[in-house]
Amino acid sequence: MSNILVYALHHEGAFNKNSLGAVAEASRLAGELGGEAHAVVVGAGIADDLAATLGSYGATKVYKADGPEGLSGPVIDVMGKLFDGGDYQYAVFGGGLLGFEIGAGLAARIDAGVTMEVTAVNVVDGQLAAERPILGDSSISTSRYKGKGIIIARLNAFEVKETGGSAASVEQVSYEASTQSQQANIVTRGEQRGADVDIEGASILVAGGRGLGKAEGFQLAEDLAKAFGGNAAVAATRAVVDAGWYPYAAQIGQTGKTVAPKLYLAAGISGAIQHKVGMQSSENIVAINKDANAPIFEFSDLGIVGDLNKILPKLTEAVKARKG
Ligand SMILES: Cc1cc2nc3c(=O)[nH]c(=O)nc-3n(C[C@H](O)[C@H](O)[C@H](O)COP(=O)(O)OP(=O)(O)OC[C@H]3O[C@@H](n4cnc5c(N)ncnc54)[C@H](O)[C@@H]3O)c2cc1C
Repeated sequence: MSNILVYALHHEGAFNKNSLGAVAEASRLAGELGGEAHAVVVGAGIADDLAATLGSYGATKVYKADGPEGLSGPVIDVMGKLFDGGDYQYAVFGGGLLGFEIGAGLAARIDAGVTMEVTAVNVVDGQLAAERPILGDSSISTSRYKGKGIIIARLNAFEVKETGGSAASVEQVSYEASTQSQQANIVTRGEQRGADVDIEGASILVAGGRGLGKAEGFQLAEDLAKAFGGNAAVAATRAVVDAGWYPYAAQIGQTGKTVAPKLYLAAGISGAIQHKVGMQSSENIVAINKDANAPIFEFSDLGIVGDLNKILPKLTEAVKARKG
């Protein structure tokens, strides 16, 4: 019962980074519990070689099941069946919407406790204890489980760590699709603008908020990032991604990504606590805001009070001139 089951999302020959973090964390925790981490992969025609690479992140066994990729129902069916076998007490997910859906569905299926938005997990008295920030990240709540426990991380909360483990053994698993899991189909998979940009790896981020006024306003941020060159990228607040001005992949904050670039330039961002938690570790924070009382100035290294529509183009020109 000290083994942990972990879900790994896969798309076009690669595992999702968030899932690799979950596999590494499950492996660390299972090791402390005296067990092993076993991964579950559901998709169409997944190669055994690819599944076995999860061994590098600490999974000793990978259960492979055929099914539509990206839907929660089939994964719940597979993981539910594995739990019924009695070898598992815990399941770990890397976060993201699919992780939340599967984790919640699986909790209902196997009658387990569930904790979402987890940022750290510890082994206490031979049991897992999951920590989750609450009250706008000002406090931590710790969950322990009377029986089975499902732990769903905050997006990218678990570090992707290669353990140097050997290839995992791969086992094909069959399952009976439940009625509810046959209700949904993936019709198309959308690509988001900027989804391929490595926000977490960027050394300069030009972040835009509602102060950019509209989706087209992001052109100002993109122009500046382009002028910086290198691996500079554009990031965004939740307010603007919710408004459809920029892709979710670029969202920084409590429900988005956590970043720590050399320079974080915040344009038209008020500095809400939920945004701050995702970028406060940046080496240098520069904020442009027309409101001198905006909270972002309280944690900026340099604050510029003024209209970003005038300042950003000038800054872009200055960076271009400096770079020659
Ligand atoms: C549970 C929960 C989770 C959340 N998670 C996140 C998260 O992950 N990330 C996140 O970002 N938010 C998150 N939020 C939302 C957060 O509380 C704020 O609403 C959001 O960050 C505000 O975004 P903003 O700064 O773009 O907009 P606003 O707060 O509206 O700020 C816009 C700023 O632009 C300035 N401005 C306007 N025009 C100009 C101009 N011409 N020139 C210069 N400045 C100008 C204004 O003075 C203002 O300060 C979350 C909220 C909740 C409740």
